Amino acid sequence: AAHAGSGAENLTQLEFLALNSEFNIADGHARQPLTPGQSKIVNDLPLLFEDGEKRPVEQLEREAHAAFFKALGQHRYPSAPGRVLSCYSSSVAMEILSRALASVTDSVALVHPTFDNIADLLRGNRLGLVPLEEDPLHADDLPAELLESVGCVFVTTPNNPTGRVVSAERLRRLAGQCARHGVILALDTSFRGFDTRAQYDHYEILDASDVRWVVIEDTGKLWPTLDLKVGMLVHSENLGLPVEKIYSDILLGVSPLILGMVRRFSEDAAAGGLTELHEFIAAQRSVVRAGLADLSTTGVPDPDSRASVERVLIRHLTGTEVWEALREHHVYALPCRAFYWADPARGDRTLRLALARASAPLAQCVRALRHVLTPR
Ligand SMILES: N=C(N)NC[C@@H](O)CC(=O)C(=O)O
Repeated sequence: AAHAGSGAENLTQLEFLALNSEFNIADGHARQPLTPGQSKIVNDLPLLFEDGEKRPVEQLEREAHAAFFKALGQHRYPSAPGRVLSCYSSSVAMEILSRALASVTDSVALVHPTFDNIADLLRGNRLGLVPLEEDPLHADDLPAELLESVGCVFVTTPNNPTGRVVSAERLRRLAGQCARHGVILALDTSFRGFDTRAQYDHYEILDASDVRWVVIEDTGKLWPTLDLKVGMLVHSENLGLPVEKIYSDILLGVSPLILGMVRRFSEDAAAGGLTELHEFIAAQRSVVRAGLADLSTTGVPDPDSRASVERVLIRHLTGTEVWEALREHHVYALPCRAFYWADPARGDRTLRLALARASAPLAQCVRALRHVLTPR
């Protein structure tokens, strides 16, 4: 079990326990206050609803995709019909991909660590997993024998919870290597909105190689829209997997109202909102780091991360012990055992804090964490 104390079997069940607490810094969903520009969009929801009633959904979908990819620098995304499948969430997109992969292969190389539901969705489709450690992944070409043994390489970039980003040059080489070995390259880019280093045009690079590729995009982590979001399954023309058939087994399409919201939030992001968000997250990150800096019992495992989550290294207690102690203060962070889906013990000494939260509750959580970490 991911976490003996609560009976939770995975990270999401731990996040569920936090959902109704004033001090929920467990899940990576966006729960920060709306900016003035975003509040205006929320005030316009009746108009967006009317738009959704009147206009063809394919127009709203095309506009939402165009605005989203433009805001994130993905100018060469495939805009032809059927190439970007809009889903209720990125996990729905992940389930579709997993089912499709299971029809052509029995094993996937998956970045390690990463959010455990990715591993669980792949395993739930009877796929065997080979852990792909971050250092070798980011350093150089992968071993040929690894690529000969799997049907897909799956990389979360920026990674969750470490924030590590695959660079343009590294993506170019990885796509070329996967193409040469006939291996599908899949990326989960759900956190890309937070890190400009993940906003080079991935689609330009993927299309320049003849690799078979899939990218899973997500609007759900970026904007505080009460989990009204779109996950996208984007795929290469030559993918050769039944993703559209499986998509149709699961859904007909997403709400035109949400597509209109995604367009408006994307336009706001492109008009300065994304820079504002980066500054906000950086400020929240510095509150966490400054609040713990003088404690010799803590450390910063991911100094270079810009994702909306921050890992804290704890030297004298396990993440589980800290999680339980914080719970006494009604504060819910996320112990990192289950991110290490192939070797949970490696997650024993870290705890993940969500940064996309209002400032006052986050500062209160840091105070509670200090209290728990300061030996009496
Ligand atoms: N389908 C699932 N399990 N959703 C939870 C996921 O969105 C949370 C997450 O990714 C994070 O907290 O980093």
